[in-house]
Amino acid sequence: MTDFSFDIVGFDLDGTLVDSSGDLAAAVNAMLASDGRRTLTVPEVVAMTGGGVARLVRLALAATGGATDEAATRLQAVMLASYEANIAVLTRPYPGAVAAIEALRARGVRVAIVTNKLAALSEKLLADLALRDLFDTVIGGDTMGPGKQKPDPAPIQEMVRRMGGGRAAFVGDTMFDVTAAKAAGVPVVVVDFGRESVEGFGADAVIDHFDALIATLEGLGA
Ligand SMILES: O=C(O)COP(=O)(O)O
Ligand SMILES: [Mg+2]
Repeated sequence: MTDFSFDIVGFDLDGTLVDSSGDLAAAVNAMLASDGRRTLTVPEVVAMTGGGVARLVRLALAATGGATDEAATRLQAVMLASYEANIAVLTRPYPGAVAAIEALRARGVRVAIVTNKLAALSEKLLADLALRDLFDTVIGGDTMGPGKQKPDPAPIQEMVRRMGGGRAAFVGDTMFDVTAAKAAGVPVVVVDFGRESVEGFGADAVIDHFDALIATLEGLGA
């Protein structure tokens, strides 16, 4: 037990801990260009992100001429190769994110990443940004097996199991995060960094800057 309101705090990665929108959009657009398709804007790609790479590729193809199974399989490989080669060019942590996580760790809180990004790419991104040591564990979209990514509660339940149990909270940015956390019985804070309205998500709290995270979690655990 910590003297903080939670023993375990999990974070989503894309759109929550880091702004990865520029590098994701570049990889999606490299994929689309390779197939002779029009490219997408960064906000268009952001709106397609959060449900894993297969969904992102399908939505990007559907928006640019159509998504057959054959094209999705072939072009997902192109997207992933491009993304892996340029995963940390533009991607940076959101303001205050590192300080907030260090403050949690200083209180003895165990801190995890639960993302729908593939585990190997998540590990690479965190290592390239020198953030990996902030986290006790990293659970990716392929860690729990097919179909067992957020909004399924399995990866959040796995986080609690790996951390040895305790009072857990989750911090995310999309409905996938809120649905998964609620199904796992874990209070959820949503970050609203001005990209879309999150009021309808049904989160326990909304913050617009990481400076508010500690006090918000204290309020939820009180
Ligand atoms: O891969 C995605 O779609 C987004 O990943 P996230 O779960 O870290 O937001
Ligand atoms: Mg996200």
